[in-house]
Amino acid sequence: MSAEISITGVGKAFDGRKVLEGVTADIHAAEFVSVLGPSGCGKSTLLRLIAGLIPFEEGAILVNGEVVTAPSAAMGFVFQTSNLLPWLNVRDNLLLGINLDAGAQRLDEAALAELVETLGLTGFEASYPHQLSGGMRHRVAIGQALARNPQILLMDEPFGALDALTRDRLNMELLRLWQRDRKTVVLVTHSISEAVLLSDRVLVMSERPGTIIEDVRIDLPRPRDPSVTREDPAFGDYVVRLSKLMGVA
Ligand SMILES: Nc1ncnc2c1ncn2[C@@H]1O[C@H](COP(=O)(O)OP(=O)(O)OP(=O)(O)O)[C@@H](O)[C@H]1O
Repeated sequence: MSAEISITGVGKAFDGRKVLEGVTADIHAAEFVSVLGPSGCGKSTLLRLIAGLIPFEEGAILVNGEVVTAPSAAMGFVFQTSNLLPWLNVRDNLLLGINLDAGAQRLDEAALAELVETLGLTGFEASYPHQLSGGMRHRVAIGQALARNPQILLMDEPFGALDALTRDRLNMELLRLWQRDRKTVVLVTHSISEAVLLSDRVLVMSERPGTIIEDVRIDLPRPRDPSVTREDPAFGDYVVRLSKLMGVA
């Protein structure tokens, strides 16, 4: 099977300082892959390179066989902090990306209502960001990326700033969405248990300059439910193994 995202020997430096070195990985269609690594090892940089938001100097990144040179509609990006516009309501924030891109496919009312329902935001279409909880704002941000129906979803610590309970709920929603639509997901996270819970594979990176030191396949049954999966002894084994690789156990 050919890789949907193919990363070969990628290096990146900022101001002469190497951030990434020799990063190589293949990510296949419909896979859920998480990236774990110490702070500052270049995880966000790697995601931005895949997204075509910044150029790479060494190696190559191909998406669907094409070298990445600029952002494309095939990829949706969810950032660390939700980037909602405060003066737009939920509905208009969800449609923002589509409205800004003349070439984007429009979303009809039925599809928009379905998206709002999927995100658990029914009844809040006319609310403004300051009227929403943190978790709801994150759901709108994920919805912004989903509205364009990208084949690939790149997520940079989307739940980092949330409390454990909200994070759990959003993880469940993300799992449900992924199980339904089978998009390719690349998720940068600091949470080892989140990575194990959600992923098919976890890529572990070294200290800066970051490179992939381990590619761990997570063979836990799906569909996964956080409360059930966390009770599986194999889940604990993966968490211990990854913690050791990360030097935190
Ligand atoms: N645009 C930029 N210009 C200069 N340096 C940058 C830029 N973007 C990132 N860096 C540097 O590259 C390194 C890696 O940053 P990056 O955000 O990719 O790491 P990270 O692994 O995602 O970190 P964290 O886990 O703390 O979010 C850091 O030292 C950062 O200061």
